[in-house]
Amino acid sequence: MSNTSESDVKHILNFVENNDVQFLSSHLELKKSALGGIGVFATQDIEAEHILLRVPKSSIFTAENSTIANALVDAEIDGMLALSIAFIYEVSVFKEKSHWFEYLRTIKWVDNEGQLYLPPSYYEDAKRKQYLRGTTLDTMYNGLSPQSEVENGFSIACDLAVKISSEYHLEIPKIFATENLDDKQIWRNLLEFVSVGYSISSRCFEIDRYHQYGLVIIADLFNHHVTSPDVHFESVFDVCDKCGEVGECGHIIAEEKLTAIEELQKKPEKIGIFDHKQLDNFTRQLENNQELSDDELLENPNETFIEDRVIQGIIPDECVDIRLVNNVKKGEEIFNSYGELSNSLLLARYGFVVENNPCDVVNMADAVIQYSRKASADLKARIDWWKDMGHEFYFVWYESKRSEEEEEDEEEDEEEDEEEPENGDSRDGKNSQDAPYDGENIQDDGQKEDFDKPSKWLDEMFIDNQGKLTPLMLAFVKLLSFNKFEWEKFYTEDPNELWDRVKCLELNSSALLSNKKTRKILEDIVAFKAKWIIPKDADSNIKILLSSENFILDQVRSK
Ligand SMILES: C[S@@+](CC[C@H](N)C(=O)[O-])C[C@H]1O[C@@H](n2cnc3c(N)ncnc32)[C@H](O)[C@@H]1O
Repeated sequence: MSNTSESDVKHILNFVENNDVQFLSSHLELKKSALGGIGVFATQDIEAEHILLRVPKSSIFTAENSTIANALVDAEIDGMLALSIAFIYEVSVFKEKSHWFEYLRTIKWVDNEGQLYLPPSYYEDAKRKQYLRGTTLDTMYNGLSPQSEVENGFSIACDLAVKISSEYHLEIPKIFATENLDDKQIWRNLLEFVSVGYSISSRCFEIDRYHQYGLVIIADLFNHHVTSPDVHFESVFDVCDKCGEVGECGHIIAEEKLTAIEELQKKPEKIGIFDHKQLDNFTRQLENNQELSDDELLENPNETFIEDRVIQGIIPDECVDIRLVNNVKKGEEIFNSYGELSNSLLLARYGFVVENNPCDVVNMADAVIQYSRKASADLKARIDWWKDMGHEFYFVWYESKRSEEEEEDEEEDEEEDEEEPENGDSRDGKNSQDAPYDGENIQDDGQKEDFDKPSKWLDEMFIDNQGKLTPLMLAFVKLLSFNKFEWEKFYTEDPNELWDRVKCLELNSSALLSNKKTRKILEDIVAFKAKWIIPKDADSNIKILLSSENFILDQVRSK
Protein backbone atom coordinates (compact mmCIF):
# COMPACT_ATOMS: atom_id res chain seq x y z
CA MET A 1 0.00 0.00 0.00
CA SER A 2 1.99 3.02 1.20
CA ASN A 3 5.28 2.45 -0.61
CA THR A 4 8.27 4.67 -1.18
CA SER A 5 9.71 5.03 -4.67
CA GLU A 6 13.39 4.41 -5.42
CA SER A 7 13.83 7.99 -6.59
CA ASP A 8 12.94 9.19 -3.08
CA VAL A 9 15.83 7.41 -1.35
CA LYS A 10 18.12 10.37 -2.03
CA HIS A 11 15.72 12.72 -0.21
CA ILE A 12 15.63 10.36 2.75
CA LEU A 13 19.42 10.21 2.93
CA ASN A 14 19.66 14.01 2.62
CA PHE A 15 17.38 14.42 5.60
CA VAL A 16 19.41 11.86 7.56
CA GLU A 17 22.63 13.74 6.77
CA ASN A 18 21.23 17.08 7.89
CA ASN A 19 19.48 15.98 11.07
CA ASP A 20 21.93 14.22 13.39
CA VAL A 21 20.41 10.87 12.48
CA GLN A 22 22.85 7.99 12.98
CA PHE A 23 22.31 5.34 10.32
CA LEU A 24 24.59 2.37 9.86
CA SER A 25 25.10 3.16 6.18
CA SER A 26 28.37 1.22 6.11
CA HIS A 27 26.37 -2.00 6.59
CA LEU A 28 22.93 -1.14 5.21
CA GLU A 29 21.25 0.01 2.06
CA LEU A 30 17.77 1.16 1.18
CA LYS A 31 16.59 -0.50 -2.00
CA LYS A 32 13.64 -2.03 -3.81
CA SER A 33 12.05 -4.91 -1.92
CA ALA A 34 10.27 -7.88 -3.47
CA LEU A 35 7.37 -7.03 -1.16
CA GLY A 36 6.89 -3.69 -2.88
CA GLY A 37 8.41 -0.27 -2.33
CA ILE A 38 11.66 0.11 -0.46
CA GLY A 39 13.13 -2.16 2.22
CA VAL A 40 16.26 -2.13 4.36
CA PHE A 41 18.99 -4.60 3.35
CA ALA A 42 22.29 -5.68 4.90
CA THR A 43 25.37 -5.08 2.73
CA GLN A 44 27.55 -7.00 5.22
CA ASP A 45 26.94 -9.61 7.90
CA ILE A 46 25.77 -7.90 11.10
CA GLU A 47 25.49 -9.44 14.53
CA ALA A 48 22.47 -9.08 16.77
CA GLU A 49 22.42 -6.29 19.35
CA HIS A 50 23.89 -3.65 17.08
CA ILE A 51 21.97 -0.45 16.74
CA LEU A 52 21.15 0.16 13.10
CA LEU A 53 19.54 3.53 13.48
CA ARG A 54 19.45 6.21 16.16
CA VAL A 55 17.14 9.18 15.64
CA PRO A 56 17.00 12.07 18.14
CA LYS A 57 13.41 12.68 19.16
CA SER A 58 13.84 16.23 17.90
CA SER A 59 14.34 14.78 14.39
CA ILE A 60 11.17 12.69 14.47
CA PHE A 61 8.17 14.21 12.77
CA THR A 62 5.54 14.52 15.48
CA ALA A 63 2.72 16.99 16.03
CA GLU A 64 4.79 18.53 18.84
CA ASN A 65 7.77 19.05 16.50
CA SER A 66 5.68 20.35 13.63
CA THR A 67 5.39 23.95 12.46
CA ILE A 68 1.79 24.22 13.69
CA ALA A 69 2.48 22.63 17.09
CA ASN A 70 1.19 25.65 19.04
CA ALA A 71 -2.07 25.81 17.13
CA LEU A 72 -2.65 22.10 17.77
CA VAL A 73 -1.90 22.45 21.47
CA ASP A 74 -4.18 25.50 21.76
CA ALA A 75 -6.97 23.56 20.06
CA GLU A 76 -6.30 20.56 22.34
CA ILE A 77 -5.90 18.23 19.37
CA ASP A 78 -3.55 15.31 19.89
CA GLY A 79 -2.93 11.68 18.89
CA MET A 80 -3.09 10.56 15.29
CA LEU A 81 -5.44 13.37 14.34
CA ALA A 82 -2.82 15.96 15.33
CA LEU A 83 -0.15 14.06 13.40
CA SER A 84 -2.31 13.90 10.25
CA ILE A 85 -3.17 17.61 10.37
CA ALA A 86 0.46 18.57 11.05
CA PHE A 87 1.60 16.40 8.12
CA ILE A 88 -0.92 18.00 5.75
CA TYR A 89 0.28 21.49 6.68
CA GLU A 90 3.95 20.62 6.15
CA VAL A 91 3.45 19.05 2.72
CA SER A 92 0.76 21.30 1.33
CA VAL A 93 1.25 24.71 2.97
CA PHE A 94 4.90 25.05 4.08
CA LYS A 95 6.31 22.69 1.41
CA GLU A 96 9.98 23.51 0.63
CA LYS A 97 10.06 25.97 3.53
CA SER A 98 9.29 23.16 5.97
CA HIS A 99 12.18 21.69 7.92
CA TRP A 100 10.53 18.30 7.35
CA PHE A 101 9.80 18.56 3.66
CA GLU A 102 12.77 16.52 2.39
CA TYR A 103 11.50 13.55 4.41
CA LEU A 104 7.73 14.03 4.28
CA ARG A 105 7.69 14.46 0.48
CA THR A 106 8.66 10.77 0.24
CA ILE A 107 5.46 9.62 1.96
CA LYS A 108 2.77 8.95 -0.63
CA TRP A 109 -0.98 8.64 -0.25
CA VAL A 110 -1.79 8.18 -3.93
CA ASP A 111 -0.45 5.47 -6.22
CA ASN A 112 1.24 5.96 -9.60
CA GLU A 113 -2.17 6.11 -11.30
CA GLY A 114 -3.30 8.86 -8.97
CA GLN A 115 -5.63 6.55 -6.99
CA LEU A 116 -5.94 7.24 -3.26
CA TYR A 117 -4.72 4.54 -0.85
CA LEU A 118 -7.88 3.75 1.08
CA PRO A 119 -8.73 1.28 3.82
CA PRO A 120 -11.51 -1.26 3.11
CA SER A 121 -14.06 0.89 4.98
CA TYR A 122 -13.63 3.55 2.26
CA TYR A 123 -13.14 1.34 -0.82
CA GLU A 124 -14.85 3.15 -3.66
CA ASP A 125 -15.51 0.03 -5.69
CA ALA A 126 -18.64 -1.55 -4.17
CA LYS A 127 -17.70 -4.97 -5.56
CA ARG A 128 -14.41 -4.94 -3.68
CA LYS A 129 -16.24 -4.24 -0.47
CA GLN A 130 -18.84 -6.87 -1.24
CA TYR A 131 -16.13 -9.54 -1.54
CA LEU A 132 -15.15 -8.86 2.06
CA ARG A 133 -18.67 -8.98 3.54
CA GLY A 134 -18.92 -11.66 6.20
CA THR A 135 -15.15 -11.96 6.64
CA THR A 136 -13.49 -11.42 9.99
CA LEU A 137 -12.65 -7.89 8.89
CA ASP A 138 -16.38 -7.25 8.66
CA THR A 139 -17.84 -9.29 11.52
CA MET A 140 -15.13 -8.82 14.14
CA TYR A 141 -13.79 -5.36 13.36
CA ASN A 142 -16.67 -3.73 11.57
CA GLY A 143 -13.94 -2.81 9.11
CA LEU A 144 -16.21 -2.14 6.16
CA SER A 145 -18.21 0.66 7.76
CA PRO A 146 -17.10 4.26 7.54
CA GLN A 147 -15.47 5.30 10.79
CA SER A 148 -17.25 8.08 12.68
CA GLU A 149 -13.99 9.00 14.45
CA VAL A 150 -12.32 9.76 11.13
CA GLU A 151 -15.22 11.84 9.92
CA ASN A 152 -15.35 13.82 13.19
CA GLY A 153 -11.59 14.28 12.90
CA PHE A 154 -12.01 15.71 9.42
CA SER A 155 -14.58 18.22 10.57
CA ILE A 156 -12.35 19.24 13.54
CA ALA A 157 -9.44 19.68 11.11
CA CYS A 158 -11.50 21.86 8.72
CA ASP A 159 -12.60 24.12 11.60
CA LEU A 160 -9.03 24.37 12.86
CA ALA A 161 -7.76 25.33 9.41
CA VAL A 162 -10.21 28.26 9.32
CA LYS A 163 -9.06 29.35 12.78
CA ILE A 164 -5.37 29.08 11.85
CA SER A 165 -6.01 31.07 8.71
CA SER A 166 -7.61 33.94 10.63
CA GLU A 167 -5.18 33.92 13.58
CA TYR A 168 -1.88 33.16 11.85
CA HIS A 169 -2.74 34.25 8.29
CA LEU A 170 -1.78 30.88 6.89
CA GLU A 171 -3.44 29.55 3.75
CA ILE A 172 -6.02 26.80 4.28
CA PRO A 173 -4.72 23.44 2.96
CA LYS A 174 -6.79 22.49 -0.11
CA ILE A 175 -7.95 19.31 1.59
CA PHE A 176 -9.59 21.34 4.40
CA ALA A 177 -10.97 24.13 2.20
CA THR A 178 -14.55 22.89 2.17
CA GLU A 179 -16.39 26.21 2.16
CA ASN A 180 -18.57 26.59 -0.95
CA LEU A 181 -18.03 22.95 -1.96
CA ASP A 182 -20.95 20.64 -2.70
CA ASP A 183 -21.39 17.37 -0.80
CA LYS A 184 -19.69 15.32 -3.50
CA GLN A 185 -16.62 17.55 -3.43
CA ILE A 186 -16.51 17.51 0.37
CA TRP A 187 -16.64 13.70 0.24
CA ARG A 188 -13.62 13.72 -2.12
CA ASN A 189 -11.72 15.88 0.38
CA LEU A 190 -12.72 13.56 3.21
CA LEU A 191 -11.45 10.57 1.22
CA GLU A 192 -8.14 12.29 0.69
CA PHE A 193 -7.92 13.00 4.42
CA VAL A 194 -8.65 9.30 5.11
CA SER A 195 -5.98 8.34 2.63
CA VAL A 196 -3.34 10.59 4.25
CA GLY A 197 -4.24 9.19 7.68
CA TYR A 198 -4.06 5.61 6.39
CA SER A 199 -0.66 6.16 4.80
CA ILE A 200 0.99 7.88 7.72
CA SER A 201 -0.45 5.55 10.32
CA SER A 202 0.85 2.57 8.34
CA ARG A 203 4.35 3.89 9.00
CA CYS A 204 4.17 5.68 12.34
CA PHE A 205 5.49 4.62 15.74
CA GLU A 206 4.42 5.25 19.27
CA ILE A 207 7.23 7.46 20.57
CA ASP A 208 6.50 8.51 24.14
CA ARG A 209 3.96 10.18 26.43
CA TYR A 210 4.89 13.62 25.14
CA HIS A 211 5.23 13.09 21.40
CA GLN A 212 2.67 10.28 21.22
CA TYR A 213 2.87 9.15 17.56
CA GLY A 214 5.61 10.06 15.13
CA LEU A 215 7.16 9.38 11.73
CA VAL A 216 10.70 8.08 12.17
CA ILE A 217 12.87 8.37 9.11
CA ILE A 218 14.27 5.01 7.85
CA ALA A 219 12.66 3.16 10.78
CA ASP A 220 9.50 3.34 8.66
CA LEU A 221 11.17 1.54 5.75
CA PHE A 222 11.47 -1.85 7.43
CA ASN A 223 8.88 -4.22 6.02
CA HIS A 224 6.82 -6.57 8.18
CA HIS A 225 7.76 -10.16 8.97
CA VAL A 226 5.17 -12.25 10.78
CA THR A 227 7.34 -14.93 12.32
CA SER A 228 10.89 -13.69 12.71
CA PRO A 229 11.41 -9.96 12.83
CA ASP A 230 15.05 -8.86 12.96
CA VAL A 231 14.77 -5.52 14.69
CA HIS A 232 13.25 -3.97 17.74
CA PHE A 233 12.12 -0.37 18.06
CA GLU A 234 13.24 1.20 21.33
CA SER A 235 12.25 4.46 22.96
CA VAL A 236 12.04 5.76 26.50
CA PHE A 237 8.27 6.02 26.69
CA ASP A 238 7.84 7.38 30.21
CA VAL A 239 8.81 11.01 29.85
CA CYS A 240 7.08 14.13 31.09
CA ASP A 241 3.92 14.51 29.01
CA LYS A 242 4.24 18.32 29.11
CA CYS A 243 7.84 18.88 27.99
CA GLY A 244 9.18 15.46 26.96
CA GLU A 245 12.03 15.45 29.51
CA VAL A 246 13.41 12.13 30.65
CA GLY A 247 13.51 11.91 34.44
CA GLU A 248 12.56 14.73 36.82
CA CYS A 249 11.65 18.03 35.18
CA GLY A 250 10.01 21.24 36.35
CA HIS A 251 6.54 19.83 35.60
CA ILE A 252 7.11 16.64 37.52
CA ILE A 253 8.59 18.60 40.43
CA ALA A 254 5.57 20.92 40.37
CA GLU A 255 3.19 17.95 40.17
CA GLU A 256 4.91 16.18 43.04
CA LYS A 257 4.89 19.41 45.01
CA LEU A 258 1.17 19.73 44.43
CA THR A 259 0.60 16.13 45.47
CA ALA A 260 2.72 16.76 48.57
CA ILE A 261 0.62 19.82 49.41
CA GLU A 262 -2.55 17.80 48.95
CA GLU A 263 -1.17 15.00 51.09
CA LEU A 264 -0.17 17.42 53.82
CA GLN A 265 -3.55 19.10 53.72
CA LYS A 266 -5.37 15.78 53.66
CA LYS A 267 -3.70 14.45 56.78
CA PRO A 268 -3.46 17.36 59.24
CA GLU A 269 -3.94 15.08 62.20
CA LYS A 270 -0.83 13.07 61.34
CA ILE A 271 1.56 15.68 60.03
CA GLY A 272 0.40 18.72 61.92
CA ILE A 273 -0.26 22.13 60.46
CA PHE A 274 0.87 22.72 56.90
CA ASP A 275 4.61 23.31 57.07
CA HIS A 276 6.22 25.36 54.27
CA LYS A 277 9.74 24.57 55.42
CA GLN A 278 9.07 20.86 55.22
CA LEU A 279 7.72 21.24 51.70
CA ASP A 280 10.63 23.39 50.52
CA ASN A 281 13.08 20.79 51.77
CA PHE A 282 11.17 18.16 49.86
CA THR A 283 11.28 20.26 46.68
CA ARG A 284 15.02 20.91 47.05
CA GLN A 285 15.52 17.20 47.39
CA LEU A 286 13.66 16.60 44.13
CA GLU A 287 15.64 19.32 42.36
CA ASN A 288 18.91 17.76 43.48
CA ASN A 289 17.76 14.45 42.19
CA GLN A 290 17.11 15.99 38.81
CA GLU A 291 20.66 17.34 38.52
CA LEU A 292 21.92 13.91 39.34
CA SER A 293 19.84 12.14 36.76
CA ASP A 294 20.83 14.65 34.04
CA ASP A 295 24.49 13.89 34.74
CA GLU A 296 23.79 10.23 34.55
CA LEU A 297 22.11 10.68 31.21
CA LEU A 298 25.12 12.50 29.75
CA GLU A 299 27.41 9.74 30.88
CA ASN A 300 25.38 7.06 29.15
CA PRO A 301 27.84 5.18 26.90
CA ASN A 302 27.05 4.14 23.37
CA GLU A 303 28.75 0.79 23.09
CA THR A 304 26.81 -1.01 20.41
CA PHE A 305 26.76 1.69 17.75
CA ILE A 306 29.23 0.73 15.05
CA GLU A 307 28.63 3.53 12.59
CA ASP A 308 31.70 5.67 11.91
CA ARG A 309 29.53 8.75 11.94
CA VAL A 310 28.79 8.81 15.68
CA ILE A 311 27.52 12.25 16.51
CA GLN A 312 28.94 13.72 19.69
CA GLY A 313 26.65 15.12 22.34
CA ILE A 314 23.64 12.98 21.49
CA ILE A 315 21.90 11.69 24.59
CA PRO A 316 20.76 8.11 23.86
CA ASP A 317 17.69 8.37 26.08
CA GLU A 318 16.52 11.31 23.99
CA CYS A 319 16.64 9.21 20.83
CA VAL A 320 14.76 6.25 19.44
CA ASP A 321 16.75 3.27 18.24
CA ILE A 322 16.29 0.41 15.86
CA ARG A 323 18.21 -2.46 17.41
CA LEU A 324 19.03 -5.67 15.60
CA VAL A 325 17.82 -8.74 17.49
CA ASN A 326 18.88 -11.43 14.98
CA ASN A 327 22.16 -11.97 13.19
CA VAL A 328 21.68 -11.02 9.55
CA LYS A 329 23.70 -12.03 6.51
CA LYS A 330 24.96 -9.84 3.69
CA GLY A 331 22.25 -9.29 1.08
CA GLU A 332 19.30 -10.15 3.32
CA GLU A 333 16.32 -7.88 3.80
CA ILE A 334 15.95 -6.81 7.43
CA PHE A 335 12.43 -6.98 8.83
CA ASN A 336 10.48 -5.42 11.65
CA SER A 337 7.23 -6.74 13.09
CA TYR A 338 4.14 -4.57 13.09
CA GLY A 339 2.60 -6.87 15.68
CA GLU A 340 1.06 -10.34 15.71
CA LEU A 341 -1.73 -9.31 13.41
CA SER A 342 -4.36 -11.23 11.50
CA ASN A 343 -4.83 -10.52 7.81
CA SER A 344 -7.95 -8.50 8.58
CA LEU A 345 -6.00 -6.15 10.83
CA LEU A 346 -3.06 -5.97 8.44
CA LEU A 347 -5.41 -4.98 5.63
CA ALA A 348 -7.28 -2.45 7.75
CA ARG A 349 -4.16 -0.83 9.14
CA TYR A 350 -1.46 -1.32 6.53
CA GLY A 351 -3.16 -2.25 3.27
CA PHE A 352 -1.51 -5.62 2.80
CA VAL A 353 -1.99 -9.23 3.89
CA VAL A 354 0.39 -12.15 4.34
CA GLU A 355 0.04 -15.58 2.75
CA ASN A 356 0.07 -18.44 5.31
CA ASN A 357 -0.14 -15.87 8.09
CA PRO A 358 0.18 -17.86 11.35
CA CYS A 359 -1.53 -15.00 13.19
CA ASP A 360 -4.64 -15.14 11.05
CA VAL A 361 -8.01 -15.91 12.63
CA VAL A 362 -11.62 -16.46 11.60
CA ASN A 363 -14.30 -14.83 13.66
CA MET A 364 -17.25 -17.15 14.26
CA ALA A 365 -19.72 -14.49 15.46
CA ASP A 366 -22.09 -14.78 12.49
CA ALA A 367 -22.11 -18.60 12.64
CA VAL A 368 -22.75 -18.56 16.42
CA ILE A 369 -25.67 -16.16 15.92
CA GLN A 370 -27.23 -18.37 13.25
CA TYR A 371 -26.65 -21.48 15.35
CA SER A 372 -28.31 -19.73 18.32
CA ARG A 373 -31.36 -18.80 16.24
CA LYS A 374 -31.94 -22.44 15.30
CA ALA A 375 -31.14 -23.84 18.75
CA SER A 376 -33.70 -25.59 21.01
CA ALA A 377 -35.34 -23.64 23.86
CA ASP A 378 -33.05 -25.41 26.32
CA LEU A 379 -29.89 -24.41 24.44
CA LYS A 380 -31.23 -20.89 23.90
CA ALA A 381 -31.53 -20.46 27.68
CA ARG A 382 -27.86 -21.42 28.08
CA ILE A 383 -26.79 -19.10 25.29
CA ASP A 384 -28.72 -16.22 26.90
CA TRP A 385 -27.09 -16.96 30.23
CA TRP A 386 -23.66 -17.04 28.57
CA LYS A 387 -24.37 -13.76 26.79
CA ASP A 388 -25.74 -11.99 29.88
CA MET A 389 -23.25 -13.07 32.51
CA GLY A 390 -21.48 -16.37 31.83
CA HIS A 391 -18.84 -15.15 29.39
CA GLU A 392 -17.82 -12.26 31.68
CA PHE A 393 -17.40 -14.55 34.68
CA TYR A 394 -15.55 -17.14 32.70
CA PHE A 395 -13.30 -14.46 31.19
CA VAL A 396 -12.35 -13.05 34.61
CA TRP A 397 -11.79 -16.53 36.04
CA TYR A 398 -9.69 -17.60 33.06
CA GLU A 399 -7.59 -14.42 33.07
CA SER A 400 -6.88 -14.65 36.81
CA LYS A 401 -5.87 -18.28 36.43
CA ARG A 402 -3.60 -17.36 33.55
CA SER A 403 -1.94 -14.50 35.39
CA GLU A 404 -1.35 -16.75 38.43
CA GLU A 405 0.34 -19.25 36.12
CA GLU A 406 2.41 -16.49 34.55
CA GLU A 407 3.51 -15.23 37.96
CA GLU A 408 4.59 -18.73 38.91
CA ASP A 409 6.53 -19.03 35.64
CA GLU A 410 8.17 -15.64 36.24
CA GLU A 411 9.18 -16.65 39.74
CA GLU A 412 10.76 -19.79 38.35
CA ASP A 413 12.54 -17.77 35.65
CA GLU A 414 13.80 -15.29 38.24
CA GLU A 415 15.23 -18.10 40.28
CA GLU A 416 16.98 -19.43 37.19
CA ASP A 417 18.18 -15.95 36.17
CA GLU A 418 19.68 -15.14 39.52
CA GLU A 419 23.05 -16.38 38.43
CA GLU A 420 22.93 -14.64 35.04
CA PRO A 421 24.02 -10.98 34.62
CA GLU A 422 21.32 -8.39 33.85
CA ASN A 423 20.89 -6.83 30.43
CA GLY A 424 20.65 -3.33 31.91
CA ASP A 425 18.54 -1.80 29.14
CA SER A 426 15.67 0.09 30.68
CA ARG A 427 14.16 1.25 27.41
CA ASP A 428 10.64 0.38 26.47
CA GLY A 429 10.16 -1.95 23.59
CA LYS A 430 7.32 -0.03 22.01
CA ASN A 431 7.83 -2.12 18.97
CA SER A 432 6.62 -1.55 15.49
CA GLN A 433 4.09 0.45 13.65
CA ASP A 434 1.46 -0.91 15.92
CA ALA A 435 -0.52 2.22 15.54
CA PRO A 436 -3.83 2.90 13.99
CA TYR A 437 -4.90 4.06 10.61
CA ASP A 438 -7.60 6.31 11.92
CA GLY A 439 -5.70 7.35 14.95
CA GLU A 440 -8.13 7.32 17.75
CA ASN A 441 -10.03 4.25 16.72
CA ILE A 442 -7.77 1.38 15.77
CA GLN A 443 -5.32 1.13 18.60
CA ASP A 444 -2.56 -0.80 20.23
CA ASP A 445 -3.24 -4.46 20.74
CA GLY A 446 -5.03 -5.23 23.92
CA GLN A 447 -4.98 -1.69 25.25
CA LYS A 448 -7.74 0.10 23.46
CA GLU A 449 -10.72 -0.76 21.34
CA ASP A 450 -10.35 -1.90 17.75
CA PHE A 451 -12.98 -0.24 15.55
CA ASP A 452 -16.51 -0.49 16.94
CA LYS A 453 -16.52 -3.98 18.31
CA PRO A 454 -19.94 -5.63 17.99
CA SER A 455 -20.08 -7.38 21.36
CA LYS A 456 -17.51 -8.98 23.56
CA TRP A 457 -19.15 -12.37 23.84
CA LEU A 458 -19.20 -12.73 20.07
CA ASP A 459 -15.90 -11.03 19.59
CA GLU A 460 -14.19 -13.76 21.56
CA MET A 461 -15.54 -16.45 19.26
CA PHE A 462 -12.78 -17.19 16.84
CA ILE A 463 -10.56 -19.90 15.46
CA ASP A 464 -6.86 -19.41 14.84
CA ASN A 465 -4.59 -20.43 12.02
CA GLN A 466 -3.85 -23.79 13.66
CA GLY A 467 -7.57 -24.52 13.83
CA LYS A 468 -7.67 -23.87 17.59
CA LEU A 469 -10.64 -22.24 19.30
CA THR A 470 -10.27 -19.36 21.76
CA PRO A 471 -10.71 -20.31 25.45
CA LEU A 472 -14.09 -18.55 25.53
CA MET A 473 -15.34 -20.39 22.49
CA LEU A 474 -14.17 -23.70 23.95
CA ALA A 475 -16.05 -22.93 27.16
CA PHE A 476 -19.15 -22.02 25.15
CA VAL A 477 -19.05 -25.36 23.34
CA LYS A 478 -18.63 -27.17 26.66
CA LEU A 479 -21.65 -25.34 28.08
CA LEU A 480 -23.77 -26.45 25.14
CA SER A 481 -22.59 -30.02 25.55
CA PHE A 482 -23.99 -30.38 29.09
CA ASN A 483 -26.94 -32.73 29.37
CA LYS A 484 -30.11 -31.44 31.05
CA PHE A 485 -29.08 -32.70 34.44
CA GLU A 486 -25.57 -31.24 34.24
CA TRP A 487 -26.95 -27.87 33.14
CA GLU A 488 -29.47 -27.74 35.99
CA LYS A 489 -26.76 -28.58 38.45
CA PHE A 490 -24.45 -25.96 36.95
CA TYR A 491 -26.93 -23.11 36.45
CA THR A 492 -26.92 -20.24 38.92
CA GLU A 493 -27.12 -16.47 38.82
CA ASP A 494 -25.52 -16.10 42.22
CA PRO A 495 -22.13 -14.47 41.54
CA ASN A 496 -20.47 -16.11 44.57
CA GLU A 497 -21.42 -19.60 43.48
CA LEU A 498 -20.72 -18.88 39.87
CA TRP A 499 -17.09 -18.06 40.56
CA ASP A 500 -16.55 -21.64 41.72
CA ARG A 501 -18.64 -23.22 39.01
CA VAL A 502 -17.30 -21.57 35.86
CA LYS A 503 -14.05 -23.48 36.16
CA CYS A 504 -15.82 -26.65 35.06
CA LEU A 505 -16.33 -25.02 31.64
CA GLU A 506 -12.62 -25.20 30.92
CA LEU A 507 -11.91 -27.31 27.87
CA ASN A 508 -8.89 -27.75 25.67
CA SER A 509 -8.82 -28.29 21.93
CA SER A 510 -7.82 -31.95 22.01
CA ALA A 511 -10.48 -32.77 24.63
CA LEU A 512 -13.05 -31.04 22.42
CA LEU A 513 -12.06 -33.13 19.42
CA SER A 514 -11.92 -36.41 21.27
CA ASN A 515 -15.43 -35.99 22.63
CA LYS A 516 -18.19 -36.85 20.14
CA LYS A 517 -20.69 -34.42 21.63
CA THR A 518 -18.42 -31.35 21.71
CA ARG A 519 -17.09 -32.15 18.25
CA LYS A 520 -20.62 -32.32 16.86
CA ILE A 521 -21.49 -28.93 18.38
CA LEU A 522 -18.42 -27.39 16.76
CA GLU A 523 -19.32 -28.99 13.41
CA ASP A 524 -22.86 -27.63 13.68
CA ILE A 525 -21.56 -24.12 14.32
CA VAL A 526 -18.96 -24.32 11.54
CA ALA A 527 -21.67 -25.56 9.14
CA PHE A 528 -23.10 -22.04 9.17
CA LYS A 529 -19.88 -20.77 7.61
CA ALA A 530 -19.99 -21.14 3.83
CA LYS A 531 -16.74 -21.77 2.00
CA TRP A 532 -15.59 -18.62 0.21
CA ILE A 533 -15.58 -18.78 -3.57
CA ILE A 534 -12.51 -16.82 -4.57
CA PRO A 535 -13.54 -14.20 -7.15
CA LYS A 536 -11.26 -14.21 -10.17
CA ASP A 537 -11.37 -10.44 -10.58
CA ALA A 538 -10.58 -9.65 -6.93
CA ASP A 539 -7.23 -8.12 -6.05
CA SER A 540 -4.56 -10.31 -4.47
CA ASN A 541 -5.15 -8.99 -0.93
CA ILE A 542 -8.80 -10.07 -1.07
CA LYS A 543 -7.94 -13.43 -2.62
CA ILE A 544 -5.36 -14.20 0.08
CA LEU A 545 -7.65 -13.06 2.88
CA LEU A 546 -10.55 -15.25 1.70
CA SER A 547 -8.31 -18.26 1.03
CA SER A 548 -6.80 -17.97 4.48
CA GLU A 549 -10.28 -18.05 6.07
CA ASN A 550 -11.11 -21.15 3.99
CA PHE A 551 -7.87 -22.80 5.10
CA ILE A 552 -8.59 -22.17 8.79
CA LEU A 553 -12.14 -23.49 8.59
CA ASP A 554 -11.06 -26.51 6.52
CA GLN A 555 -8.77 -27.51 9.35
CA VAL A 556 -11.74 -27.63 11.73
CA ARG A 557 -13.97 -29.34 9.18
CA SER A 558 -11.44 -32.08 8.50
CA LYS A 559 -10.74 -32.92 12.14
C1 LIG B 1 6.14 1.05 7.05
S1 LIG B 1 6.01 0.87 5.38
C2 LIG B 1 7.38 -0.13 4.99
C3 LIG B 1 8.19 0.44 3.88
C4 LIG B 1 7.58 0.42 2.52
N1 LIG B 1 7.92 -0.81 1.82
C5 LIG B 1 7.97 1.62 1.71
O1 LIG B 1 8.42 1.45 0.58
O2 LIG B 1 7.82 2.73 2.19
C6 LIG B 1 4.61 -0.17 5.37
C7 LIG B 1 4.17 -0.53 3.98
O3 LIG B 1 5.09 -1.44 3.39
C8 LIG B 1 4.42 -2.47 2.70
N2 LIG B 1 4.73 -3.75 3.40
C9 LIG B 1 5.40 -3.90 4.55
N3 LIG B 1 5.55 -5.20 4.86
C10 LIG B 1 4.95 -5.91 3.89
C11 LIG B 1 4.76 -7.30 3.66
N4 LIG B 1 5.20 -8.22 4.50
N5 LIG B 1 4.09 -7.66 2.55
C12 LIG B 1 3.61 -6.73 1.68
N6 LIG B 1 3.76 -5.40 1.85
C13 LIG B 1 4.43 -4.98 2.94
C14 LIG B 1 2.95 -2.15 2.78
O4 LIG B 1 2.64 -1.42 1.62
C15 LIG B 1 2.84 -1.25 3.99
O5 LIG B 1 1.76 -0.36 3.92
